[in-house]
Amino acid sequence: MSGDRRGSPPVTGGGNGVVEPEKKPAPVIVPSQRLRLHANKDHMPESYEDLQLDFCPSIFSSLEKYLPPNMLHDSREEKVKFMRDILLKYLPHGERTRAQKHREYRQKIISHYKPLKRELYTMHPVAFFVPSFMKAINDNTEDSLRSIISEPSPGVLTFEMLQPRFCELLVAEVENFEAWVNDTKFRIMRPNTMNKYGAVLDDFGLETMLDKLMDGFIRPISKVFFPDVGGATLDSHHGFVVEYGKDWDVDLGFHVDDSEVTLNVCLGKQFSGGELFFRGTRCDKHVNTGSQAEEIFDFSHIPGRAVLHLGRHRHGARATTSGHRINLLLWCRSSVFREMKKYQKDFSNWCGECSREKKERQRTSIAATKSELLRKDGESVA
Ligand SMILES: O=C(O)CCC(=O)C(=O)O
Ligand SMILES: [Fe+2]
Repeated sequence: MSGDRRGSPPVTGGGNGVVEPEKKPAPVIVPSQRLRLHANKDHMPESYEDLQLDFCPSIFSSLEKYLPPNMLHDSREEKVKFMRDILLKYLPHGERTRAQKHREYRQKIISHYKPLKRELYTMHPVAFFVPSFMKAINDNTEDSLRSIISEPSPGVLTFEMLQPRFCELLVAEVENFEAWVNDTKFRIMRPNTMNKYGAVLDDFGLETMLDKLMDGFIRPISKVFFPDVGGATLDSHHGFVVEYGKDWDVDLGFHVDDSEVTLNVCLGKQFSGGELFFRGTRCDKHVNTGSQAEEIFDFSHIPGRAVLHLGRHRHGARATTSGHRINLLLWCRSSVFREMKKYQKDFSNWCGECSREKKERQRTSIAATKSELLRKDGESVA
């Protein structure tokens, strides 16, 4: 089992401000400007969505209301610099270094790599998605979503999503990126430790587009179908493609994703094999327990068709026996859910094994009560 964090965006917020002790005492810098204790309620924050930032853009919009009044109308760059310095203080030292290194890595790629299909880098819903998907999202009701989604096994949702043209463009972009990597001998980070091939889309400029995909299209579905695992509060993502075939990775072992909700869409090309196999949803404690017959399910990929499942839904991919399979993955995360999870022990509303244990406890307790009543009955008759 592996729950990869590699390539994930830095942990945002929630830190206690404790920094590892340094050898020499650092000079005490008294900031000349401080955040306000109360929000500037009338201030309309700017959008930071189009900037390459190392924290989620919505955090900057939220924090902006707390800026010192004389900074509220400064340039976005000034405000980002001020807020970023504050946010960085809340990251543990190791995490801060990692985040900084990753930012430099991305910057290096973005300043040298020339995109091939520029239309992919901004969200164009009508060009990207099939009409049935667009309609269900625009209607924005539970019924409209249910009308396009099927659930062949509990917790595995599938629906038609991507236009064939979008799939072709994304495959072409990924191939162009990989050709650049080969030509320049640039050492890239793979999507996670399970893959030798594939590429992180967020690392070469597609982060903003994928954020919009999560915010506008995946969160509304997850809110309805996965409310117990932070489906309504997805706020960061890890977006990548995986590649399978004779000359790429062949299969993918049994694992859980480092996500609350995973979107997996096949982009093509021609292939056989590569089915996803599912084995039930489990919390950390029960991740290695056995599966029940009703949890066993295989899904065959079809280009353009999405699969949406919990990151904790145990799964793997069978060997792609011929051809070349490329899939788009979006691991969507909820910082709120992750924080709340720390204070919980019982996950019976989504972990198959917690749920089985709870039912077993209830059954034992009912049986004990019954036998106690029977015993009392027997005593009173005697
Ligand atoms: O190959 C697939 O379709 C599954 C990929 C996957 O599960 C992952 O990358 O987390
Ligand atoms: Fe996975």
